[in-house]
Amino acid sequence: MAHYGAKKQKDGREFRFYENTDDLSTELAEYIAELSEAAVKECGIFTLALSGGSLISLMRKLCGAPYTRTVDWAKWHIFFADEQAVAKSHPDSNYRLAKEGFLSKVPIIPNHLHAINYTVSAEQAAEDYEFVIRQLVRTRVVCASDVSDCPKFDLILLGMGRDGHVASLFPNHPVLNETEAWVTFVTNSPKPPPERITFTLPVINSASHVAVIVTGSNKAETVKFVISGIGPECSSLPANLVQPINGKVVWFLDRAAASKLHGSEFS
Ligand SMILES: O=C1O[C@H](COP(=O)(O)O)[C@@H](O)[C@H](O)[C@H]1O
Repeated sequence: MAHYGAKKQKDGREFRFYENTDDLSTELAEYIAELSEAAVKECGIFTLALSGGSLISLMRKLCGAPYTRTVDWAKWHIFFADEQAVAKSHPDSNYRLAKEGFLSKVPIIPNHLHAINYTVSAEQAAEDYEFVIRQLVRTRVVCASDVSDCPKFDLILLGMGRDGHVASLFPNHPVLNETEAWVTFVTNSPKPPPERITFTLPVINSASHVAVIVTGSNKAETVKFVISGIGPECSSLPANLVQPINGKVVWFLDRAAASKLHGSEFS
């Protein structure tokens, strides 16, 4: 184990601490590969939803040995937990980021790559993406949750913004209260670009596994709020609302992101 510590809270959240992003990347690759192997063994398919941002470069170790050879890539189905309403070639596109940093380096079957349609409005794109996922649940490519009316992805990978946002769910935004839709949209994101498409909290919290990957000292304060539960409006921070109903959540933190923790934050 490359981590220098791990803690579990009473609410089931597990936190793993890494000396640096290199160690974190190594363990993240192993974590994803293990979940993929277990899902393929159990169901013949591995469904993975990606976010954008720093996460993609932290997945780099998955593109090298031994995983290029040991992972059953043909069984993977890739989804996006959020996307910006921009062209696929735009620098802000999560698809572009994922394609350049990960998807172009591993042999995912092209029609297993379920991208969000960027050629329509954010509202239409959210509706279309939900339709795609509903079809895949109907055809049993994606499992259905047994505890909610939601899909059950094998793994959803999230980053966390400095403001505590995950996917494109921002603090105090009304979409945090969405209970019906699986995929929704925002047109006023506080972080550019303003128009985005995002999984809703019920979908995130219906996954079998969720990993939240956070690095860098600029997020240390927010990490402290999230873990301690103490701080301004911290219980309503989107990152704090990631609490899978029947799944497991693991936080991967490098030393810089964990630098404001003292240990007493863990209940
Ligand atoms: O806006 C977004 O930000 C989060 C966090 O990005 P990071 O670069 O600070 O790790 C990202 O997970 C999300 O997909 C993206 O839309």
